[in-house]
Amino acid sequence: MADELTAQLHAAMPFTAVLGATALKVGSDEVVLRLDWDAARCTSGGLLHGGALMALADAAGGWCAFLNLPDGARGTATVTSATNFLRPVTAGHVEATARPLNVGRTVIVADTELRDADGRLAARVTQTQAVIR
Ligand SMILES: CC(C)(COP(=O)(O)OP(=O)(O)OC[C@H]1O[C@@H](n2cnc3c(N)ncnc32)[C@H](O)[C@@H]1OP(=O)(O)O)[C@@H](O)C(=O)NCCC(=O)NCCSC(=O)Cc1ccccc1
Repeated sequence: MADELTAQLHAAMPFTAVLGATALKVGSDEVVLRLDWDAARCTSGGLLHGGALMALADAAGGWCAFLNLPDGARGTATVTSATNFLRPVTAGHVEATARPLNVGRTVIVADTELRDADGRLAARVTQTQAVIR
C-alpha cells in the first residue's frame, strides 16, 4: 500500500522522487509523507536541510489541498508558505502530516506538522493553495 502511494506521489510530483520522500497515508482529511535523515539531505552540522523540510511539507500540503478541491477545479498551486523550524532533525526521519485548515472556493489553507522519529514537533508549515479552474 505504502509503495503504491509512493509511486503515485512520485508520478504526480516528480521532485519528491529526487527528494526521496515516501507516502504513508493519503486522504482528504490527512496526508502523511516521510523523509529519512541522510547526510546528503543536510546543511552544515548534520541538520536536515530546511529546503528539504519545506519541500516535504509543500508536497504533503499540496496533495491534501488537491484532495479537497471543489467540483470543477482542475488543480492547485502554492501561493504562499510560512515555516517555523522549531527543532533540528539530526537523525532518524521526519514525518509531515498535512491537514486542511480551511477549504474555500478560491483558496485552500493547509496546516502541516513535521515531527521527528521521537514524535517531537520539528517544524510547522502553513500554506495557501490557489484553486485552479
Ligand atoms: C535553536 C533554535 C533555532 C531555537 O531554539 P529555541 O527556540 O531556543 O528552543 P528550545 O530551547 O526549546 O530548543 C529546542 C531544540 O532546539 C535545539 N537547540 C536549541 N538551542 C540550541 C543550541 N544553542 N545549539 C544547538 N541546538 C539547540 C535543540 O535540539 C533543542 O532541543 P532539546 O532541548 O535539546 O531537546 C531551534 O528552534 C532549532 O534548532 N530549530 C531548527 C532549525 C533547523 O533545523 N533549521 C533547518 C536547517 S537550517 C537551513 O537549512 C536553512 C534553510 C532554511 C530554509 C530553506 C533553505 C535553507
